[in-house]
Formats: sequence, C-alpha cells, structure tokens
Amino acid sequence: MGGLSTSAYVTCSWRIGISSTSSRPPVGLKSTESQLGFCRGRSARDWARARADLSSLGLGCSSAAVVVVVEEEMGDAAVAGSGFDELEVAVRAVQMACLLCQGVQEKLVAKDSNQVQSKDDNSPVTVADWSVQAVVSWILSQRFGRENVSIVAEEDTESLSEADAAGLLDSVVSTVNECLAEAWRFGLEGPRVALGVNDVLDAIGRCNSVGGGEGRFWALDPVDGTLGFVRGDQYAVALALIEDGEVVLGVLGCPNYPMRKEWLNYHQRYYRLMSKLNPPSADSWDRGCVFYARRGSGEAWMQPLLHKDKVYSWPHSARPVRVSSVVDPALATICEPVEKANTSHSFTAGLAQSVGIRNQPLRVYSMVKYAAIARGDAEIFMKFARAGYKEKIWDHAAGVVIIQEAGGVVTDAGGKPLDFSRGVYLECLDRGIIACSSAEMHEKIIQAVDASYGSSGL
Ligand SMILES: Nc1ncnc2c1ncn2[C@@H]1O[C@H](COP(=O)(O)OS(=O)(=O)O)[C@@H](OP(=O)(O)O)[C@H]1O
Ligand SMILES: [Mg+2]
Repeated sequence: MGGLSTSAYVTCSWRIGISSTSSRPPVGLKSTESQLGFCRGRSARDWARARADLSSLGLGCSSAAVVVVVEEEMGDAAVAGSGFDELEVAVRAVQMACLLCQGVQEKLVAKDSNQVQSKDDNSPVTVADWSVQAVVSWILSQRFGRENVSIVAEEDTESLSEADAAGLLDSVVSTVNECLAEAWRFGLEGPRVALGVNDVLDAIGRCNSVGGGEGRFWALDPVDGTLGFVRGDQYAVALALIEDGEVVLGVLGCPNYPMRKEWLNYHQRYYRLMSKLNPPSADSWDRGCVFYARRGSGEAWMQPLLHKDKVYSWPHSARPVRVSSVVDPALATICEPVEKANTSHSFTAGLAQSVGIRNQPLRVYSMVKYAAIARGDAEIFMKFARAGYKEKIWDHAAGVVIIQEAGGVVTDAGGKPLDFSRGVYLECLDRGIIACSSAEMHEKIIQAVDASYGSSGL
C-alpha cells in the first residue's frame, strides 16, 4: 500500500482508491468518487477504520487493487485533544456550516421543494437552518464536552418532529451526516458512525440555553437572513461566545459575500453565471468569506471559504480587515436591511440627507452588513425596526465584536453598548442599532437621530 508507514498515514491527509476490479467503496466511509470507491481520511481512527474496511472487502495492504494517495502534510493535528482554542474551533465549524449552506442553497435555487418549510410566523426555514444548528452544536459538544457547552440558538425541534415533516427530517439527517463526514478536512473529528434521527434532534434541541448575564454560552444564528438565503442572495452563519454578558469572540460566515466589493452591486444570479464562466481557482479568493475577531485583540480577520477537496490549515490565508477611513459624510455609504418590514428606509433616508450622505444605500440581507462595515465596504449600518419588535442576541453578537475589533463603534441609538446579558433579547435597546466606522461619524448619526426621531412616527 504505497511506501509509507502507518504513522505517515495518520499524520497526513490521504485518499484510498480501490480499482474498478472492486466496485464497492469501503463500508462506513464516505464515497466521494464512488465509481472507483475512493475514501479519504485524516486521523489515526479513520486510518484504522479504513484498514478494517479494506480487509472486510478481502483487500490487504499489499493488494494491487488498492491505491493510497497521500494528499498533503497536515498543517495541524486532527485528533481530539489537540490544542485548538474556542475561536479556532468556532471558525472551523462555521467554515463547515458555510459549505453545507452553499450545497443546500444550490438545491433551493434549483427548486427542491423538500428543502423549505414554513414556520408558524411563515418565515421560510430550510434544511440548512436545522442542519447547521445540529452540526455546530455537535462539533462544539464533541470538542469541549457536552456538559461544558451551552448554546442559545434560533431553531427548535418542534416543527421538525411533527409527523408530516418526516421527509424534511430525513433531508436534515443526511445533510448533517454529509457535512460531518468532511470534518477531517477541517482538522475536526466527525462521528464514528453516522448520526441517527435522535442524535440529530438531540444536537438541535440541546441549543436551548436562555442566555443571561452570568457564565458562558454560545449564541448561534444558523442561517441569518433566511429571506436572502431562499432568494439565492446574501446570508450569514453567525456564532459568538458570550461570557458574563460580554461577547468575547465572534465568527461570521458569509458564503455569498464576494471577495471584491464591486461584486455586491451585481445580482446574485448574474454573479453565479459569471462564476460558472470563469470558475474560481484554488488560489483565487472568489466567493465566500469567514470573518472573526477576539474581544480585546484590536484585530479582525477574514478568511476565504475552503475550496472543494482542499484541507484546511489554520490560519487559512486569513488577512486582517479594518473599517473604512472615510470621515466625510459626502463620501460615506449607509448599509441597511433589504426589507422595509425590518427597518424604516424612509427614516434612514432622511437621516442620510440631514448629515450630507449622497451615496445610494447598500442594502444587504443578514449580518453580512456587519461584515461590510468591518471590511470598509460601507461606513454606517443602521437598523430601526418597528416599535415593539425585540432584537435577538444571535442576530447581532458576532457582528458587534467583529466591527469593534476592526476599529468601529456599535451602540443603540442612545449611544449605549448593546446589552447581551439579559437573555435571548436585546432588552432595553434604545430605538435602533447604529454601527459606524469612526467615533466622529457615529456622533453625527446619533445627533441626527435625536433631532428627527420624535417626528418620524416610528
Ligand atoms: N419585523 C422585524 N423587524 C426587524 N427585524 C426582524 C423582524 N422580523 C424578523 N427580524 C429579524 O431580522 C433578521 C433579518 O434582519 P436583516 O437586517 O438581515 O434584514 S433583511 O433581511 O436585510 O431585510 C431576521 O433574521 P433571520 O430570521 O435569521 O433571517 C430576524 O431575526
Ligand atoms: Mg437572524
């Protein structure tokens, strides 16, 4: 089986191919190139399993039908107990979740009806929401121990467990297993055997923490901007760690956020077409970024999504991001929600005029807006929801720390920091959310809000 010792296989990423004389892929391992029965692995356990599977097929190490390809040296250890900290695990989990979402979105855009379900409030919930929640929950529990992981997240298992959702549940289970089978590519361990329905429901249902001001918990929005997602447009996977009411790290996966700001102006359908005509190469940073920051570091980072068939190695070409240096309102751009049901476009248009902003607003679904400010693609993010709407912590936590560490300012419209210590909602939020690239710009906006809010009818 090649000229390498077993120890080499367990410290490298490898691929086993069985020649066409044997048509069956190794049992229990993902068949990625099924005609030849290829499987891949990246840990001692995978390797032991592959050998056992080969022998169950009657193929020994020296069999001519077996080919082992060592793909590349591992950049980091894949076995449990290696020293990734919470940020690294969170980034890897979000990377995996982004790839999962891209797969589901492609099917959705091609109109696979099993992928969308209506929640009670009629918002579209997809296979991706539940699958991402299951994957992230499973990975965090696996890495840090179930008893040490508390998660506040958007989805519950109620509608998924109903009798008429059996097809949907099956799709979720297979999507989760497909995603976790790739965990080794991200330096993480997947499950030894595929998760069953109950395992998946358990992973989703476990995310039932209610947050609060004491202790540590994760806040997860598995697919933020569900409308953007089902429309084939922008959406985000948002994961934050909150400790004693403060966001200590944030990760924002933006699978459709382009490398170049100019692409934001194109419709996603046009963008998809262009990507097909001119496919991204392994080294081009085409579509899909993951942003992250650690509280107090003074740095925020952006990584490309992992390309197909590549193995992730930290820090995966990360580059620092910084907020815009534009301070002249005449050159500034406001970023805001797409849906006027989610914010008052007329109020922000009035504000823009009063401070001298001339550019058209950049309207983007989801927390990608936070990424846009952190990367300097726009200078101001504002959201003024209708009276009575309560913002949820998972819709903001990751984005806030990323903007702050990239040099920006985020507060409510009264200038107070967003309060993540009061449970699932941003209780006591004063009017709306304002994020700016600089303290000067922020001050101008706060003053403009004070001057016009009373007569806005909001
Ligand atoms: N009525 C109302 N007002 C304000 N906000 C609301 C409202 N209803 C929902 N939501 C929450 O807002 C999330 C989407 O907000 P966005 O800023 O991304 O809006 S938009 O999609 O760009 O229009 C959206 O997140 P997702 O559910 O993850 O899509 C909701 O959590
Ligand atoms: Mg959301």
